[in-house]
Amino acid sequence: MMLLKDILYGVSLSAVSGSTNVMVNAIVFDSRKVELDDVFVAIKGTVTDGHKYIEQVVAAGAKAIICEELPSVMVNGVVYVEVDNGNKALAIMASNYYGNPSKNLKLIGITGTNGKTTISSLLYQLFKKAGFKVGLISTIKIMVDDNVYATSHTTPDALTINYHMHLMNEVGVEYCFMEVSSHGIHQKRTEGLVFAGAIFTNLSHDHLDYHKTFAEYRDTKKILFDKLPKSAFALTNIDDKNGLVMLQNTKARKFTYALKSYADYRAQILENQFNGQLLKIDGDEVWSRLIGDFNAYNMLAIYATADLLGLEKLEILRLLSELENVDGRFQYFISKEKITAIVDYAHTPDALKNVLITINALRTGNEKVITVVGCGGDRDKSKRPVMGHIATELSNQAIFTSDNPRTESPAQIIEEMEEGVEAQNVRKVLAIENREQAIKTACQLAEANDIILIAGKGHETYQETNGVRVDFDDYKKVKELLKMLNK
Ligand SMILES: CC(=O)N[C@H]1[C@@H](OP(=O)(O)OP(=O)(O)OC[C@H]2O[C@@H](n3ccc(=O)[nH]c3=O)[C@H](O)[C@@H]2O)O[C@H](CO)[C@@H](O)[C@@H]1O[C@H](C)C(=O)N[C@@H](C)C(=O)N[C@H](CCC(=O)O)C(=O)O
Ligand SMILES: Nc1ncnc2c1ncn2[C@@H]1O[C@H](COP(=O)(O)OP(=O)(O)OP(=O)(O)O)[C@@H](O)[C@H]1O
Ligand SMILES: N[C@H](CCC[C@H](N)C(=O)O)C(=O)O
Ligand SMILES: [Mg+2]
Repeated sequence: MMLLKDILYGVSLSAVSGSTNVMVNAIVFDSRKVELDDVFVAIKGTVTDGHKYIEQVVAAGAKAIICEELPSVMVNGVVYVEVDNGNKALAIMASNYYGNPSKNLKLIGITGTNGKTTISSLLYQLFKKAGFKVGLISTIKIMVDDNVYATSHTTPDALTINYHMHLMNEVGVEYCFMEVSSHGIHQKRTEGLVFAGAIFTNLSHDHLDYHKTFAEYRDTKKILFDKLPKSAFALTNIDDKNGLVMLQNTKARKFTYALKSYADYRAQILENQFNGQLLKIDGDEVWSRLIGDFNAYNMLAIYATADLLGLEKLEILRLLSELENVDGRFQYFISKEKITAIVDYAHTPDALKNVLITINALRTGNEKVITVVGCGGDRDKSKRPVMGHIATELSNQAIFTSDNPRTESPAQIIEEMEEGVEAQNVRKVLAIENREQAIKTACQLAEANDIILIAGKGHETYQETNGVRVDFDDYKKVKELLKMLNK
């Protein structure tokens, strides 16, 4: 139980009916979860509007209602509070409720289209190896030092974020690395958090269904930097054409990293192999187990962050070389017949292109590259033909399949991918809706030394169709199938 007025500290209130000097139980933003004495926050969403459920939550025992418009009928004994923005109010309330836990952490936010999970997970690994207590909020999982928590979002809702940060405070976590998605910023899930630093990775095509224009998508990411305090650092990739945009209006200390441009932190790729690459970072050589130009950027961003957080340079370099690949990011094995099977979370055109360029650069003979790929349903449709084009242009054989069709028709999604395939590449395409069959076909077509790339789902362990998730794990599946085929 907590006083409502304390929970509302810092929220701008435009009208209040009743006294906020009352004890309330939990903060809830889903009417279906309201219990006696809770405070319900009504949010205007993309599907429905929380305001529609106000009467229902009052009947369920809610003590207070936070809304953008006071209802015409107000029940005696219930407190009604009007705020400008429900999402923003929820985030500030969640922070107050859990004792503003981000203030007690050195919180680093990572944003950009690709690389957030890789960088945040590897920073978690690196700081753990350096002996600190560390937190992680990522697409794959939430870590409160050594304790693992499941997550459903890259950047969860504000209550989930602040609850886990509170747990981090309880066990004395010092650093927290957190992915900040554009949806998260737009829905103000991160409002009120105190960041000690922010990292921008890159910006390319994704989520144009939600953000409508590329400029809006970019400007949403920029908000993370605009809101940083003066004492924080803002670290950006200036080889990306939107890198400097992120720094335009920030009050934070500005730092840049790049492979191609002049920057505060620079790296060079000296050697690239399948099992790792040799990098020169800030003048010193370091071995990275993660390969590809994109991972050179990730390693450099990690190095720069650790340096800005005060770790000793030689120690950072030593720890960098110990970092292990993140689940579902270029996760590979080599079969009995020397077929290389790679599972990668490339689900954007840029990521797919980078991974295929990396694979092609490492080919030593005339081995085939067979790519199994699909595009998510109920997500940005405009990336489908582009990914279809890239997969066929950069592989010898492409198998278009399903990747979480959600409420859409898998056949229709595949057709939209096919629209991007150039005439001379049409012969390279096979369309196999069933993902297991698609992977099986790739395994059947593969001969010794060939490379199979299974893109799009990475660490995911399910396939989602019409709201139902069925167990499915690309990595386990391809391993099992190659073994079954005795390859
Ligand atoms: C499009 C989107 O981001 N939607 C998020 C949003 O839901 P919404 O706006 O659709 O909510 P809504 O269903 O319209 O409901 C509005 C309000 O009414 C409430 N409600 C609803 C029904 C009811 O009976 N009673 C009730 O009170 C809801 O709890 C909500 O507060 O707010 C919800 C609560 O925080 C999120 O769970 C939900 O994420 C959905 C499931 C989702 O798939 N989001 C993805 C796209 C996402 O956020 N992805 C990014 C990563 C993207 C990347 O990788 O770059 C992420 O950070 O995970
Ligand atoms: N720095 C990078 N630049 C471009 N592509 C990258 C980079 N890092 C990783 N990738 C590619 O993008 C894929 C997704 O990487 P990662 O999971 O780190 O990104 P993310 O930003 O967390 O994605 P999401 O938005 O889904 O959370 C990887 O599997 C790889 O193919
Ligand atoms: N965070 C991304 C993940 C996409 C992964 C892909 N497998 C899909 O389901 O589209 C999203 O929600 O858009
Ligand atoms: Mg991620």
